[in-house]
Amino acid sequence: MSEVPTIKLNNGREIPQVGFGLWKVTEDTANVVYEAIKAGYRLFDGAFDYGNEKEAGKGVKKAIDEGIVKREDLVIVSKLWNTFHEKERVEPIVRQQLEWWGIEYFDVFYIHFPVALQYVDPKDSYPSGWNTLDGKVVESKASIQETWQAVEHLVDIGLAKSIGISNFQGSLIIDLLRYARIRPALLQVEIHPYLSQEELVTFAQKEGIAVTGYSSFGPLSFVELKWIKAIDCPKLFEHEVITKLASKYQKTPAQILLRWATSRGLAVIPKTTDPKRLAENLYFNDFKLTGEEVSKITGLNRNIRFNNPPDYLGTLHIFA
Ligand SMILES: NC(=O)C1=CN([C@@H]2O[C@H](COP(=O)(O)OP(=O)(O)OC[C@H]3O[C@@H](n4cnc5c(N)ncnc54)[C@H](OP(=O)(O)O)[C@@H]3O)[C@@H](O)[C@H]2O)C=CC1
Ligand SMILES: O=C1CO[C@H](CO)[C@@H](O)[C@@H]1O
Repeated sequence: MSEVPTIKLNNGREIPQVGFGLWKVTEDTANVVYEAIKAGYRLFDGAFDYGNEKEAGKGVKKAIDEGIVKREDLVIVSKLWNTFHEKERVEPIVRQQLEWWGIEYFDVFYIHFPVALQYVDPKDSYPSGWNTLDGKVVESKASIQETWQAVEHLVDIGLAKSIGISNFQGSLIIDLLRYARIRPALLQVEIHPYLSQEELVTFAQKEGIAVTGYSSFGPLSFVELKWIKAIDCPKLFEHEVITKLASKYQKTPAQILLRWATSRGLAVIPKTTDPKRLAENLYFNDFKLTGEEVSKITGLNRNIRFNNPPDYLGTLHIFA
């Protein structure tokens, strides 16, 4: 099996270029994480909103107790949910999330969305999700500057090694860079051939911000959740451009999609609860797509964003 490559962050730290995504892992999470570690995964992409941090932590503990890995071998990633953007909310919820995981620090901690929602006590409503109060989205007044400064403080007090932003677009990042005392190490956004994000990726990489692409397989997650209206585009796994390359390189369509992303210098965090797919989604960097093939896949771009909260909330036009 080939090695999993790493990406160097702007603070000198390194993270694996391929990790495991924890969204929608709802059953048997401890075992899923434990098996993923045994399969070779070292980076886990979690979030308050995924509702499974405590269970994921049990899987990590089991692997550490059995001597399979040490804490320092792992890169545990989590995110600040929208209801904790006010500065006084950040540290307490991070301490709570760390306790769920059973760890002392996060390797990476992101602001999950540039959207501040009214606080909801996690004891009353866990996980709070998007519909914070009686099914309604209620915004809070915390600015991104206020939240970023509170997230920077997590680095100062040792609760996060690296900090990042997720679902932020260009102008918001430009603004954040004006006041950031600690520059974001990572940007996590939706990226697949139907949303290739060329300008955003080029901009972030030029600014020394590493980019992680999520939902590498396109609409799959959102179709699965029935969260999107039918969009007239073929499934990426069945797209001719992808299937032809899969035959050429004797890889699966999933591996072609992931390799396209890593060829662009992106990190990826595919999710699977199918044990047979664990290795498939981790060990795929042992072949090279030509520059022409990368461009051909990039050329499938249609600017279709599947994870677009206004589509399923009917409000909050945050990405427009
Ligand atoms: N920052 C943010 O706002 C967001 C972050 N994320 C992060 O990114 C991660 C990945 O994104 P996600 O949207 O989950 O989607 P992915 O693109 O990883 O797709 C997951 C879907 O693909 C299926 N799948 C996985 N591997 C294969 C394979 N080799 N062949 C065929 N089907 C496969 C899975 O099914 P099965 O499990 O049955 O294999 C599941 O239906 C999330 O888990 C989360 O950590 C995601 C969305 C938003
Ligand atoms: O990361 C995530 C995947 O997308 C979902 C829909 O916006 C979010 O709720 C979730 O937190």
